[in-house]
Amino acid sequence: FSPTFQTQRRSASRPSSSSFSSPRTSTGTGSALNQYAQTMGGAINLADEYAPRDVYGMEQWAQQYGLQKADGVELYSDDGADYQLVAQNGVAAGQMILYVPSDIILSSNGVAEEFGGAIAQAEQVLVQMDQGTQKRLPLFRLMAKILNEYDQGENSPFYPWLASLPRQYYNGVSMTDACFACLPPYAGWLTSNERNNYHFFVAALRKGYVQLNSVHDEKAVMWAYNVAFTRFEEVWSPSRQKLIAPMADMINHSAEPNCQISFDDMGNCQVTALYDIPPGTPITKSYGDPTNPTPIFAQYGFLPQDCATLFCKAMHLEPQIKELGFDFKDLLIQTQTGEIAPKVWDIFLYKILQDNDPGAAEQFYVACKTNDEGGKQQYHDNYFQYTLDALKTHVYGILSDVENLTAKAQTYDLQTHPRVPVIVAHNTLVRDTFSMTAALLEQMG
Ligand SMILES: C[S@@+](CC[C@H](N)C(=O)[O-])C[C@H]1O[C@@H](n2cnc3c(N)ncnc32)[C@H](O)[C@@H]1O
Repeated sequence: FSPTFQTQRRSASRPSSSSFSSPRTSTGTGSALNQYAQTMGGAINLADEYAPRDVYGMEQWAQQYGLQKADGVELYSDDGADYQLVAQNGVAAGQMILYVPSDIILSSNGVAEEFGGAIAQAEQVLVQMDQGTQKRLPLFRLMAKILNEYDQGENSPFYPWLASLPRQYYNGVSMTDACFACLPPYAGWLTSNERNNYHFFVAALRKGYVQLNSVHDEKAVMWAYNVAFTRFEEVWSPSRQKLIAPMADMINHSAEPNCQISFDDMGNCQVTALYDIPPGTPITKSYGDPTNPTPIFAQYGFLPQDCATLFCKAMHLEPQIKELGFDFKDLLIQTQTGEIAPKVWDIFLYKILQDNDPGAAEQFYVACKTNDEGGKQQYHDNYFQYTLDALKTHVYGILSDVENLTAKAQTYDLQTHPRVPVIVAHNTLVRDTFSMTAALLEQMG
């Protein structure tokens, strides 16, 4: 990033202040929001994925309801497609960067209250279809709410926010089957889980308990899901819920975030600086585990540039990973060096022992569970060549897969497959990392 951003404002998409018939300076009420909606014109056109986003209209709208910003905090875009918040003047540690009043915040608890029995019935159907969706009900509620506001078009009190949102998404859910076929196993697994989840949500909404006019409009339904899925905050107290705070939802990701987002007892959102933020710096939060870019890629549709590690992609060893009680975040490869985490060696060895010497597998299992590093090491020493060979086979297999997948992706037309560049970038990171790993393994024997 350059030290200071040239703030780009697109005047064509920026409403004049006269669009506001009666500016409000205090926090608004629900009815005030509805009143405001009458002043806006036009509905969201999802057919044009590259339609300009009216982010400055959204900012002015939010300010009418009491949005506050630290001096110099501005929306910035260098391509007119992706926007982010930047602290042009810097912000001191602990200082408030943004304050978003609860009146313009969407919350999953608020949706449950607003839609009452209708959403409760839809949720019951959803969970009957798939128990796993129980933990995803807050996201389901936000999706229903966004679709409901979309239905109302210019009459939605949230219209200015809707008009500020991207129409185009690049994440796993929005990928076509052709894109999906170009993903390596772990990204494909994450994506297909998410796609299944999305289809359950759609099926439950189509039961018709919640009155949603556009529920059969594929574009609108997927857009509502993606808006919810890429813009929510989660809170756990007093109860777990998901919220979307307009303007705070413009904060981009970094593995080293500089702000903290919290909600007070009244549901207002506060964004504060975690440390001194120098002038011209993007305001950032972390979207997920900084050790593993693939889940962020699958959920948000971009490849974080600052990830130091990658998941080892041994999806075929999922049973061993589970048995040994390891987490995917333990099973990493360094993107700078190709170095493999010790637990990756453990799962490969465990599988070899299970296939060839069940008694030894049992003892190795105990050594892992009791953190008996000496005991584990003995097995690693005895079976080193076998583990090394198994790792080489895996690494060369992934390298060959990503090469083929990338070659396939590159045959697609970018106009009809706009997600190809991010898929190729992801596969290239995997290839570069695994190539270094292959070289390290070759040096070992
Ligand atoms: C919560 S929104 C943030 C605001 C968003 N940039 C916008 O223009 O509306 C999340 C989306 O921002 C984009 N994004 C966030 N952090 C990014 C980053 N570090 N690099 C590239 N894109 C990023 C991705 O498209 C992601 O799905």
